[in-house]
Amino acid sequence: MSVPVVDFSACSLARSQIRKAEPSLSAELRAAFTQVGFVFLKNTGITQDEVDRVMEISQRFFLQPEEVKRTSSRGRFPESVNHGWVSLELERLNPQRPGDLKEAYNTCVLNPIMMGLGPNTAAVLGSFISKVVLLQVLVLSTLQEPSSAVLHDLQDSHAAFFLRCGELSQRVLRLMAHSLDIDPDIFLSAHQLVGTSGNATTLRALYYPPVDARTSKRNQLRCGEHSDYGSITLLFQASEGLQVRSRSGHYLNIPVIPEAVLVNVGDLMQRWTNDHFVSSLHRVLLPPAGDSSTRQSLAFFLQPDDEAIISCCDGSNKYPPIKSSIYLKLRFADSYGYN
Ligand SMILES: O=C(O)CCC(=O)C(=O)O
Ligand SMILES: [Fe+2]
Repeated sequence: MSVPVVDFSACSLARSQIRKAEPSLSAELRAAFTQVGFVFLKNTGITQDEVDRVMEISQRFFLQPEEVKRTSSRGRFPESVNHGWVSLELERLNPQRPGDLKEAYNTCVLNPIMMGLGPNTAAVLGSFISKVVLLQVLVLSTLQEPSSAVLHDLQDSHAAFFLRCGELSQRVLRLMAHSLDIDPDIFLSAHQLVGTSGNATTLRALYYPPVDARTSKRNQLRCGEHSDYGSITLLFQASEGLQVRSRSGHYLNIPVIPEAVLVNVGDLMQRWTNDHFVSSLHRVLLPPAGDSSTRQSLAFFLQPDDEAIISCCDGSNKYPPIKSSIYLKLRFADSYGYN
């Protein structure tokens, strides 16, 4: 078993007009999401150049001294407690293991104007993409004043990339609904506030520093076994290291395919689809002893609006309805060790 590679050209962001239904693409997504939970999409319209630029500025941020990064720690931004820098070993995505050997920078809320836009924010979000200059001003005014030029550049590039990922995920969500032969807007209509304080969608830059095997803790990993919490995740990797658990229980090494976006199903989406789409466990192991390489990735965690009630889309009652924000809080409590 491997992660399927699917050509997304028919719905690429390079096309402003797309057909409502793309039966073969829907069928391929359905097969991937029901069997593996992961798919590589190529020709999405998000270019390698775009990804490389965000990786590069993120790396500049992570290579700063710890005391500089600490000024923009997660929890210090009143608009979203999840926004900001996450230090080494703070999170443990597998609560049975020691803290993950990774750092992260989360971007959650984009700007105050969008917050006031109401129910059509998702549509407006797309129209913002060309307005990067406006966005730069807004990002700076919303969040804490950046303490350095690096943080300023990071926030700008994250905001622009967040919008691109938001647009791509809308197209994927519509196809996912189509593939299940249900109301094509069922998922989309629960994602209208992406980029605002009413929605926890997060773009996260991840940095895995060199590992000294002699000082790492027993059973410690770069990123412990977990499944993602929300609707879908878009993942961009700079190098290999990710493993995904297959149905048979074996971990598959995931390659890096330039220009391709790795998309996976999150736990809320599995619940929403009554286990039709599967949210698979994945992890990042430590590098082999003596290998001092670093690793970087960018993950866009798409989350339903905070107030959205997620109930099985086939009308069954296998899982009781749950509010998206409550579900997310429970999961954060696990990975930050509040339980
Ligand atoms: O770094 C990676 O490739 C995976 C990270 C991940 O799975 C996560 O943060 O949820
Ligand atoms: Fe993950």
